[in-house]
Amino acid sequence: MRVLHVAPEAYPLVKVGGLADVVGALPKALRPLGVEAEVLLPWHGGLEARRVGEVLFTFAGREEVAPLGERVEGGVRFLLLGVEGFGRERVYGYPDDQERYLRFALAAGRLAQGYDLVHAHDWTAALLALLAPTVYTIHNLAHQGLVDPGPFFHWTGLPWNLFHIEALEYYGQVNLMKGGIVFARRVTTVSPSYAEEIKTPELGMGLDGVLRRHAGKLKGILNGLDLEVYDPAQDPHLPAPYTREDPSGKALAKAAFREKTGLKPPILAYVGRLDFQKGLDLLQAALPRLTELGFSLYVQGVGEEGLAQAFREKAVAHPGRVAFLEAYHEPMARLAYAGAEALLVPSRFEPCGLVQMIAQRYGTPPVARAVGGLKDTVEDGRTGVLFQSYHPEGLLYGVLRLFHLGAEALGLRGMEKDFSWRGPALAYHGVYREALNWRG
Ligand SMILES: Nc1ncnc2c1ncn2[C@@H]1O[C@H](COP(=O)(O)OP(=O)(O)O[C@H]2O[C@H](CO)[C@@H](O)[C@H](O)[C@H]2O)[C@@H](O)[C@H]1O
Repeated sequence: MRVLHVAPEAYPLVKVGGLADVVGALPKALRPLGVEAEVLLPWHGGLEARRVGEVLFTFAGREEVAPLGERVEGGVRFLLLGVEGFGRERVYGYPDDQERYLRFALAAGRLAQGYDLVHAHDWTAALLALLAPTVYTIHNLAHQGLVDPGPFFHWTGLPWNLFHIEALEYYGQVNLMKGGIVFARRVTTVSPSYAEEIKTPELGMGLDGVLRRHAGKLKGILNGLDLEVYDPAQDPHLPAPYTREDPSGKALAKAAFREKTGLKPPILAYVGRLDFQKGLDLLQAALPRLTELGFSLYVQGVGEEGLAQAFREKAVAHPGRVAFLEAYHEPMARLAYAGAEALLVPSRFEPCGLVQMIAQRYGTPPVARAVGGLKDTVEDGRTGVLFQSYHPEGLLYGVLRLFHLGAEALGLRGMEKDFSWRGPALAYHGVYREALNWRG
């Protein structure tokens, strides 16, 4: 079975968040099951690859040619498509994102002809569902890809009769995520709980009706972790290796983390994108009480300017108690997972979440909101703490409860958990088989 994963980012080539982890790890885990999975990405700026050919496709009624690059990492073949509009520094966040990702998807559609199945990830690849047999994965319903219908039908050459409520139309615009859901043979999302939540008006982000209508082909498959990439026994970013059986190296990680951040223990850490989704307003509101109670806070992430500004100010106002690293920095993230006393994940909503799994693998207990994949991966009172209410008091209560239960013991227990991709890869394999036998 030959499957082409189409996505905007994949570890280790280019990473903004958890999507890259998944697209980097799943193809590797599928290989032992006899699935030949390759990954297609846009040729972002700075990515080096061997040129192996070109792809011809039509955009806005004109023939275009895109160079095709190849790179093999960890036994996985990555293909890079150099369509116009890429070759820039960032993956997202440009005013012409819709146009350039549609161009990418149209070219990808051509390349897909050589595969049995496409596995398309999130809105940037959703158009593939209209171009080839596709399994579509929702990593985050918050970004749906809205496009004005005029340019959309001009660029893609698709017929206007798709512009109706059971297909692409969404309040007068084209909604690419909706197209992915409607036209894919199978739809998955990244945890069983999120698969249920998105069918409700509260967390369906306006697509709950569509998801309920297509519920028969929707399945939640929990993400795994690449256990070779995230392994305290062989992580080059830690001062010493450690395991559950011999956790002595963890004390060195704690010491190094305290020294690097200048923070006094116990340190609560947040690592992740600075985004509305992540519940950072709760963290800010709870901060005065947390510092009063003797906790320190380490925040690492990039994203929304308003959130970044607030943490810059807090770090200046509370030296030795609050530290903010406004950077994407792999070594410091690993040190935080290993060296903090607890990891905070106060998300408003969370499709799956990887940071709480990484922390558990590194023996650090999470305090997480009981939502989405957090609920499916943190065992409340055993490997971490889950809190319900989206309120600063909920978070505070969670932190206090963790230390009352014994943060260290819960952390060590978390190291026993199996977050491997083996089970999830089997589940995806089953979904691929269903999609190939599909008679729609
Ligand atoms: N400043 C920084 N420095 C270093 N590393 C950083 C970093 N900021 C983030 N990261 C890394 O990015 C990843 C974040 O992954 P998550 O899954 O927790 O959240 P994200 O919202 O990005 O993913 C979305 O997609 C994934 C994949 O399906 C879902 O799990 C999730 O719920 C959904 O929101 C982790 O590997 C983390 O270490």
